[in-house]
Amino acid sequence: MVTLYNQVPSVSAIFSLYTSFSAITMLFRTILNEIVPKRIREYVALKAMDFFSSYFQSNFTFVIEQRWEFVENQTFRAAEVYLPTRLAGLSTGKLLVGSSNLKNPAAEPKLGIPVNTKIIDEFEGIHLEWTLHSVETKKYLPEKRYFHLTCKKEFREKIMTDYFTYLAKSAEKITSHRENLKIYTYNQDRSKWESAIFEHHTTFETLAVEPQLKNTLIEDLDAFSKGKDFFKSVGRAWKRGYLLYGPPGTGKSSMVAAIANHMKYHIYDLQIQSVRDDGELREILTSTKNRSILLIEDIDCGADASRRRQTKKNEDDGGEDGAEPQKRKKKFEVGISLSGLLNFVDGLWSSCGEEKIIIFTTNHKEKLDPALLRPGRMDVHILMDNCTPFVFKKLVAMYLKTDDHVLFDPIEKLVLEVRATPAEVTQQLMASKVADIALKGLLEFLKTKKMTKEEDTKVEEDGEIEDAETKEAEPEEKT
Ligand SMILES: Nc1ncnc2c1ncn2[C@@H]1O[C@H](COP(=O)(O)OP(=O)(O)OP(=O)(O)O)[C@@H](O)[C@H]1O
Ligand SMILES: [Mg+2]
Repeated sequence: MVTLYNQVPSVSAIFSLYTSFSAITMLFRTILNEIVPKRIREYVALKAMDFFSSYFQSNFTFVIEQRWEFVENQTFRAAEVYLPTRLAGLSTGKLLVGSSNLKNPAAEPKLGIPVNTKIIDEFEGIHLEWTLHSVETKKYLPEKRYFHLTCKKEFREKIMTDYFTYLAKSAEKITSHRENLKIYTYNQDRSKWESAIFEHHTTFETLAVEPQLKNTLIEDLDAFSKGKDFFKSVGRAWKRGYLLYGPPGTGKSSMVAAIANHMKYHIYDLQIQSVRDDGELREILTSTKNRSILLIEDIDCGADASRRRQTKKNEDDGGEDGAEPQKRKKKFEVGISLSGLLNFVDGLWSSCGEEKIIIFTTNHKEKLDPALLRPGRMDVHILMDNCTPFVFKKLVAMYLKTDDHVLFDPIEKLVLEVRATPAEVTQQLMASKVADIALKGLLEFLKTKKMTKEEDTKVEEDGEIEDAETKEAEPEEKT
């Protein structure tokens, strides 16, 4: 038989055990401090801390400071722009509101990011928490601000690659939407683009075009703006080229304004005829910003210039006119070459920058060099044509706020017969706000146009008959 006694240690025994343990620990620490250098001890301590904190914590925190390598940290800037759009996800019930617009105090105030307040965001199902921190620095120095972005540890890579790209992109979009749209023209003397605020109010709503054309174009533009990955995957530069062609006054320039307003892109309006040479063209084009439209109006005139240049070059090379070498050089330097232009449209240096739209307009597509029209060069060719019945009705609805009138039928017939342009129609509709007066005026205008056309045709026909008669008579005179 075994008897068990529950022995409780005495207080003095516990105390002596503690004393010996403390003595051993101190001895061990002293030996460790003697043997292991301070730096290595600190390193091991840090690693151990890291290991334990990452072992027990499931979250990962990115620290985004305001400055990076002595300049403003663009990721911080992007967060500052983007996060106010996520303030609905605030975990507390406060918002920072303010305005610094001295010129227009009535302008809508902006939302700011409150310090030490969690802002919740979600990216592809991943929960994210942002917090802005601020620490006071030395006197006279601005406070130090930084963001903490916390996510579950397993999403660290995804956030690093995809979310930060998304953040930068979103901020860029927000900024460009907030900014006034600008139109740039190139100042050759100062060799730089100069901007003015672009306030053309034409949108796809106010542009009278056939619905099918409008919808297809909007779809195309939207697909383009979302198409970064697609363009990359097929190995193409993220660019889109449009050729707008048609008679004067059919809305080509208005269409460019509608595209700019839809995309919120700035416009770079280039007078190609005045560009001195290919080198200058290259310089001009590489200095345009992303998310912009490069507009070259009346490209047929540019093509003429380039043909003239080519002719001059041939003359100079062949020495037909016997020009002196210096003069020859000067002539050679005038204008850009067709190959320079084509290089820009789809050559290697066209691929610098991204999300750029190129628009050419012309009244004479047939005059363009076939090389410019080759498939793939300009992605979309759009005919802006004379008024159709739909376009006429749309213009009347916009200008006179009416969708029915007894004069609609005769006007529609005449519009088609005389091939009136939308510009001609709008000019007449602007004459009065009263539908009866404006439409009568338009009808009269169309009738006059018809008569003038008939007279012109008659004169032309008479001229042709006369020419034919003269030709018939000429051989008789000679013989
Ligand atoms: N499709 C349209 N919808 C609404 N307005 C139009 C349309 N087409 C022309 N207009 C009106 O006619 C004016 C002239 O049009 P716009 O300058 O766009 O023509 P264009 O085709 O560029 O002419 P050009 O070939 O001479 O440059 C515009 O300011 C606008 O008021
Ligand atoms: Mg125009």
